[in-house]
Parts: sequence; C-alpha cells; structure tokens
Amino acid sequence: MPKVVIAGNWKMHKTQREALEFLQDFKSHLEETPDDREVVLCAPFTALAVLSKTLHGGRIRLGAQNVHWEKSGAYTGEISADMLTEIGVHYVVIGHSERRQYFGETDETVNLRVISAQKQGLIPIICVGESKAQRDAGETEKVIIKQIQGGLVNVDQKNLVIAYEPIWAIGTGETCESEEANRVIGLIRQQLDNPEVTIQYGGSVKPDNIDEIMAQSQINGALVGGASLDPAVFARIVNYR
Ligand SMILES: O=C[C@H](O)COP(=O)(O)O
Repeated sequence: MPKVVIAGNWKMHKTQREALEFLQDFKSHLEETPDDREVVLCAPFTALAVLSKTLHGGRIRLGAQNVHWEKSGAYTGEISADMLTEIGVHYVVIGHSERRQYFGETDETVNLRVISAQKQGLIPIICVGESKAQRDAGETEKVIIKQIQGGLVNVDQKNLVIAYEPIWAIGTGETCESEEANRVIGLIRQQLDNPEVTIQYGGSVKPDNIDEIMAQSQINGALVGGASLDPAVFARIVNYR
C-alpha cells in the first residue's frame, strides 16, 4: 500500500510569526492522529527555517513550494535543493498549476526540478490537472497523461508523490466528485511502473469532504490549499476517518 501523505500548501500565506502560531495550535490538535499518515506543511521559504527549528524532527514534515534544478548560480528568485535539505525540508511541491499558469512552468522544467530534488533527497510532489476548458472538451485524460509522461522522464519512482489537482476545483469550493477523482487517479496509476507511488487529490478539500475522498481506493492523500491555513480545520482533515 502506498504511504498516505496529507500536505497543506500554504501558498503565499503566513509570516514567520503566523507560521509559529499555527504550529503551536496545530500540534495540540494532532495528538490523536493515527501514525499511518504523514503530515506535511508546505510553507513559504521564509517560514521553513523557523518551523524546522521548532519542530526538531518529530512527525510533521516540511515541504517547500518550488526548487531549481541547478545547485547554485545566477537565478534570481530561485532556491536550490541543498538550501532546502540543509534546513530540514523533506518534500517539495513541483509544477503546481499556479506555477504553470503564472510563472511559465512547463513539463520540461517540472522534469528538471524533480530530478534535482530527488538527487538531493527531497521527495517531489508533482502536480497535474486539467483546466475547465480541457475537461469540457473531453481532453482530461490526454492532458494528464502528457503531464505525467513529460514530468517523469528519467525519474526514480521510488521517492515520489503525485497530486491530481483539477484546476477548476482549486480554490473554487467546487470539488471534483470523489469517484471521478478516483477514476482519474486510477488512470495516472496506470502510467506508473511503481504501484507504491502515493497519489493525492487536491482541489477544495475540506473537513466535510475529506472522509469520502480518503475512502476511495486509488487516493492516498490530499494536497490542501485554503483549508490548511487554519490549524483546527487542517487538523480535522489530517484526522480523517
Ligand atoms: O495546492 C493546493 C491546491 O491548489 C488546492 O487548493 P484549495 O484547497 O484551496 O482548493
């Protein structure tokens, strides 16, 4: 069985002070969480270092939201994999639709980032998903398969998480039906050599839909945006039944 990974993607939210306040509150809710699931906080770069010092290891893992493929160099605004591992980061979100839409991320750059992340011991969370127009045109499968194949060229499937995030369900409150998410995730799984790859669903995950999502046979976790910003709300998601 693939490992269950529930990750909160804070996007461009929370200062260091707000991140520490979140953590204190969140930890108090986590005591009852079964240890069959990994909990990841994908915080802004500035918050990762302070969170790491406060966590001292423990069961909550840290994730970044991007990583560059070079070790160092003249790449203003980018960050390297060893800068992240040095401060205790374990995961990194790569190819989020917001990066693809606003910052020119392509399947090729996703692939480069994934390879360099893994080389440095980071676990990539590769995001894939179709737009509303692509879904309406019946192109969901074609789009997903292209993103998976393009992102995974020469990639080791041992240390890997994939997040299926239909773009039309992100931040809209419009969740993909859990059976439909399960179907698409099943298709993604057919593209992989390793049956142990964790595949998450993302897109308007909330306390009132997480139990149904996690009951699906192909879904091994969630990538949570807005609902991960509130400690009690995210704890309820992590504590899905
Ligand atoms: O990375 C997380 C996704 O973009 C989902 O965001 P959301 O939960 O706010 O819809």
